[in-house]
Amino acid sequence: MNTTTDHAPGTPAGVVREHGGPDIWCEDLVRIYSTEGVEVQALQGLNLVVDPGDVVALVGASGSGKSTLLGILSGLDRPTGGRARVAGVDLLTMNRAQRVDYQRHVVGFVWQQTSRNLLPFLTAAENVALPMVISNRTDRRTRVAELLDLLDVGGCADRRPSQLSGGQQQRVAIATALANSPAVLLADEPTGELDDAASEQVLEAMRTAAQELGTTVLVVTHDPTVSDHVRRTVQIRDGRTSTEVLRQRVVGADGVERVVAREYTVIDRAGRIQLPRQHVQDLGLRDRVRIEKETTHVQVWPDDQDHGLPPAGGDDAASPTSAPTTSPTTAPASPEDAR
Ligand SMILES: Nc1ncnc2c1ncn2[C@@H]1O[C@H](COP(=O)(O)OP(=O)(O)OP(=O)(O)O)[C@@H](O)[C@H]1O
Repeated sequence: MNTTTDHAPGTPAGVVREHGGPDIWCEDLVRIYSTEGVEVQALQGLNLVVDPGDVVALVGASGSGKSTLLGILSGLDRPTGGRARVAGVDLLTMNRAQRVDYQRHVVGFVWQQTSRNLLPFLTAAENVALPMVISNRTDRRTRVAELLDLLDVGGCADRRPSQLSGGQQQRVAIATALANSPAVLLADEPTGELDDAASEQVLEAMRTAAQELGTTVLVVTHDPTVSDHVRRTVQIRDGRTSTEVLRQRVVGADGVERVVAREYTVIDRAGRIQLPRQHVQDLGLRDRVRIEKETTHVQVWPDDQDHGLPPAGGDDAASPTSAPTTSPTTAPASPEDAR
């Protein structure tokens, strides 16, 4: 077992990890809701891996399963099938006492509704201190001040939530969620009730938490500006992770630093990928496609059987009127390569 302490000098103590793997690890996660005899499969074999200290945005259409996933990762809900670990903790085998401990120490949570995150009759400082009172932490006073300063709400310590703006409330809520040094911070639409400027500050506060404390952040959001604040955006479609955008800062030959974003399609353990809906529509792909393996990538071709074309593989295999669908070069040549 590895133990790593991730924190920058002069900042509040970071998280302590006693595991060597990713902070979030989900494999073939399934969640089926049954209400009045009707089954809804909210998660349909979802796979997700997030490394320690990463900041990841989870996006997707309404009903795609984002909140269901956060509910499971926060320990509020149990999956129907599959496997999930957070900071080394197996979410499927936790007993009641372990679940309480998990919610207190391993994960922190921020909800969309500002009023749901903080107790209205306590000041900002008292709200941040409360989780530490419950867990008998002795360095409360210093840690409250450090966290509020880190999230740029140090001047609000003695104010109650009703005396704070929405953005300030959410930053105090982040400080409260971080009080017991959780390895992972989960947030469900934390900027949903905020204007652009306040949203910007809240997303930046989460990035600061990751940078300065080593906290891993997973944030569900519809906020279009989120891409400026996260390295990785994961899209959920129909209860599965479908695509990802990774951003990297690179310095060009002209010496200017730029952010380069690249979109990837997620491949699961069985080698399945979901083609982008737009490609499927544009090229009229349906029922079946033909896959050809090249040295470094695979190609996906429309089914040409109905068009009187020569058999697959020949030089003339492509229909002159149909553009070839080339799968992203990130798709490995075989499922084996994906493992
Ligand atoms: N408690 C529940 N009982 C029955 N069905 C549910 C329950 N919670 C969620 N669902 C269903 O599961 C699916 C996924 O819902 P979920 O709330 O996870 O989606 P979401 O991506 O978070 O959506 P939104 O962006 O609108 O919040 C939806 O079809 C939803 O109706």
